[in-house]
Amino acid sequence: MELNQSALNTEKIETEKNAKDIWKECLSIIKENVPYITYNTWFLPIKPHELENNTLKIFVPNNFFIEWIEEHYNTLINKTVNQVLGPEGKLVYIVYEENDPFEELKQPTSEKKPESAAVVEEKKSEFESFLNPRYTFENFIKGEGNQLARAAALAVADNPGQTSFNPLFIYGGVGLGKTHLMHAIGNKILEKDSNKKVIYLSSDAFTVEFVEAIQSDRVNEFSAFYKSMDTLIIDDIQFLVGKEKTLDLFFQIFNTLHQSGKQIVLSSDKPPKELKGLNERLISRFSWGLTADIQPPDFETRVAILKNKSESFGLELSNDIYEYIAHNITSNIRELEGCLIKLLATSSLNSKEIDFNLVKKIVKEVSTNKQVSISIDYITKVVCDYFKVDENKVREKNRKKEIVLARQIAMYLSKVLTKSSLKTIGLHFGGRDHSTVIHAYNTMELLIEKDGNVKEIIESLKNKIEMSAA
Ligand SMILES: Nc1ncnc2c1ncn2[C@@H]1O[C@H](COP(=O)(O)OP(=O)(O)OP(=O)(O)O)[C@@H](O)[C@H]1O
Repeated sequence: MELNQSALNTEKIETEKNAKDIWKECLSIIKENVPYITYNTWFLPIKPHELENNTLKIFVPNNFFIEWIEEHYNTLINKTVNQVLGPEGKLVYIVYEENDPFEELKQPTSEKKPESAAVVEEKKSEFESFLNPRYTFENFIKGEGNQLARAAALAVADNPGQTSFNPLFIYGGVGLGKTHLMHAIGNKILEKDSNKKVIYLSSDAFTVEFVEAIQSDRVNEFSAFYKSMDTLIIDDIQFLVGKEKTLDLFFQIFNTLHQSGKQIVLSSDKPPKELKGLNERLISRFSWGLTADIQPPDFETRVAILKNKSESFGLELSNDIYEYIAHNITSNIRELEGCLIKLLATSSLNSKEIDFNLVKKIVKEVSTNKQVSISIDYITKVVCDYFKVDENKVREKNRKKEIVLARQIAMYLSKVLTKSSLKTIGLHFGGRDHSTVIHAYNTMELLIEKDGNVKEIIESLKNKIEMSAA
């Protein structure tokens, strides 16, 4: 008797397992054939129950589901079941309410049945968040330019919907990390609670789906789907400007989510007030929470980002190279990353060492600031740093030996490395006249010829300065 019972149990587990696999196969076919929202709304909530001969029994949340699916997707469902189970294949719907497959999840942990882990696992993997796991807080480098946005993003990720940063509105220029931060928020929320409904999408994707929903008369479904989110993350909201219908619906979704304490995260290339064409009620709502900007990273942050990205690519470069790239690519982190990828690709494709010439060539190709010119101020800074003298002193009438030397070298290099006239150079050094500049130039030429040490110093300063120009 006992043996028979255990055989029965094993058989039951087998049919459940089969049912799961079969339904998974069906879902992958259905997913290919229906719009994303339809799939999420009507098919994902279905749970497989068991497989009996060629009959697959599935749980649906209520009768309305059965009616709706049969009315709209009867042919697809039948075709799919026949494809997976053969021509004899059949589908039987069972309504949840009578036989809740998540029953065990509602019980205290100690009473959970062993299958519950599998159910949780399944639930977790079902919902598509469109989050890129590559973008996390751990690999987002903190810098002065992103300090506030990063701190707010972390607070939101730790406590979605429960801080005053709702909505969190992040704005800033191209390639400065807005998208990265938004994904990091979503990833962290899910890391803490995988059952949360978090969705990331661009405003373009939102518009396209909305238009599709209008065309297929599914606007209510579309709206209900987004209103059911725990965290809604929409990137590049500026592209909604001028799309009145989409904005109206977005406004409703925003209100519902906000009123029910759900988190909203938005990004744009400008602050809400500058989104011309957006109506006042939306602008004011966007400003309800926190508006945080991201500024271009400073030199040190650029170097840190380069090092971090290199590490993730398994690439190790010298500090000089990192600094050279960071000097020349200043306003866009995507370009910094692009430069490393290109270096890696070129060196591995051509089996070439990553040397300074290759770096220079690639920086030139990648950088949008192709014409980085060397300024007299920059030359002065490099020379003064080298001699450890105050920059202001070389501009004053100071006749101390080391100041005079630094001034003359800076004037000489300004003449050699820039197209500035003698008069302009003189003006940069406390309004000295052109004959002083000529004198400095001639003196240095003589010294370079006579003294190997001076020649070496000048060469190294020249290299350093040239490194700042691609
Ligand atoms: N602080 C940072 N630390 C590490 N990587 C960063 C940082 N900021 C940006 N990045 C990287 O730079 C690239 C571009 O960033 P992202 O796509 O987030 O920019 P964006 O501001 O959304 O740009 P766009 O306005 O063009 O959409 C990404 O690969 C991202 O990982």
